[in-house]
Amino acid sequence: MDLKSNHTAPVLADPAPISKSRLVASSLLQYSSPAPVFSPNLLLTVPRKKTGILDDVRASSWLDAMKSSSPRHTSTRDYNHEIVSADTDVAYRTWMAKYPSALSSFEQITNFAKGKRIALFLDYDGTLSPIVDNPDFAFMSIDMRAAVAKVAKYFPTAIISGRSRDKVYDFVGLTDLYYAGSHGMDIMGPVRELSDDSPNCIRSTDKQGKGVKLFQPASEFLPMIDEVFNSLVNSTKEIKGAKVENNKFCVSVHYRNVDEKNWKTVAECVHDVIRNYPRLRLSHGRKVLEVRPVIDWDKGKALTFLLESLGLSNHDDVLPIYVGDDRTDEDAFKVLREGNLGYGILVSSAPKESNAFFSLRDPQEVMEFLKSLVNWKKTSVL
Ligand SMILES: O=P(O)(O)OC[C@H]1O[C@H](O[C@H]2O[C@H](CO)[C@@H](O)[C@H](O)[C@H]2O)[C@H](O)[C@@H](O)[C@@H]1O
Repeated sequence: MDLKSNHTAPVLADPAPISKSRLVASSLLQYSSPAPVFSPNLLLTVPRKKTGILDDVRASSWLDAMKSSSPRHTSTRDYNHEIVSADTDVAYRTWMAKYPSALSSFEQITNFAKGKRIALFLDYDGTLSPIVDNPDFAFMSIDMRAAVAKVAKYFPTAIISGRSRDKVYDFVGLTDLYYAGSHGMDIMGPVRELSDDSPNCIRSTDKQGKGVKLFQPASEFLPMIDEVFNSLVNSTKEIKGAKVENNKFCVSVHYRNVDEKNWKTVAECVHDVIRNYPRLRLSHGRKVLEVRPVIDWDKGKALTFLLESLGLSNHDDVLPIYVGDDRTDEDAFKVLREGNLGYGILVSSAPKESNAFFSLRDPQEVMEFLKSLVNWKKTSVL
């Protein structure tokens, strides 16, 4: 099947701000520094021992990445709002020629889905819930919960989040879904399909007492992650606004509420802790530094694993759709694009390079998309 449509060139997995020359009026999208390309592999190749200049270089490259991934939103205080929004709108619309709205392309998507079984994979933060200052309050709306519950009645649906599995389950609160936490390093799947011989795969029960299989490829890292979580809590405690979140197999260090002049201190604190752990690495999210095990596992691998577990892999009549907003979702978009398997949908209100095929502006549009899928399924004669 050919899903490539008008998307020809492979794109960067790292959604650093889009090249300014490619967008109309892009100079009005303010970033705090020229966009350095963050190399997620850097920490895999550079020795961790404190080496003076090398350490400084690494910490400052983190800071550059923190700044480049945090566009400054223009506001009426800074600019004439009407002019800014008109120009950013032009930039967004230009970008959408490459990543068309999944809502306006809905017919194209459903035409392609005719006679196929759609499987849905949904990120949580920024996709099902709006980004908010306090990660503990990232609740999804009642309407969104209802939309997800409905969609899960018609299509196999999984949530794949950077949060711990328990936490994302508490937020979503729906039983008829599959959940993968810690960026896919903690998967709870159906018992019948997971093969018993897979290492790191154990039988367990879910909150309703139903038999499930748990796949935790980073289980040996648990004590290390706990130790690092405690060290990070301790080392960042004096930084106003910094927050450290234990996501079970990874740790998030949030700097959304830290004054930008102190971001460097955050980067240094994290750097000083993880330089002692060569088996951990750092990745960047939305105003968050994420510390995770160096294992060959990500949301893309989790997506493949879940498709296999659900008996949906290697079938021409399956159309996986993955909706996400963050860098870590790019691994899943890439799996779908490169394997010519299905559609990635990037949730973004600002232009950024992606491996996705389509876009949605925000969680509100995600909800509309989910509702449209349900209506289509209900009314279509297949
Ligand atoms: O894979 P996700 O479900 O998207 O999780 C990624 C991270 O999401 C959360 O942080 C982000 O959302 C917060 C709430 O809106 C926001 O305050 C924060 O700035 C964002 O980075 C979560 O708290 C992290 O642990 C996840 O890794």
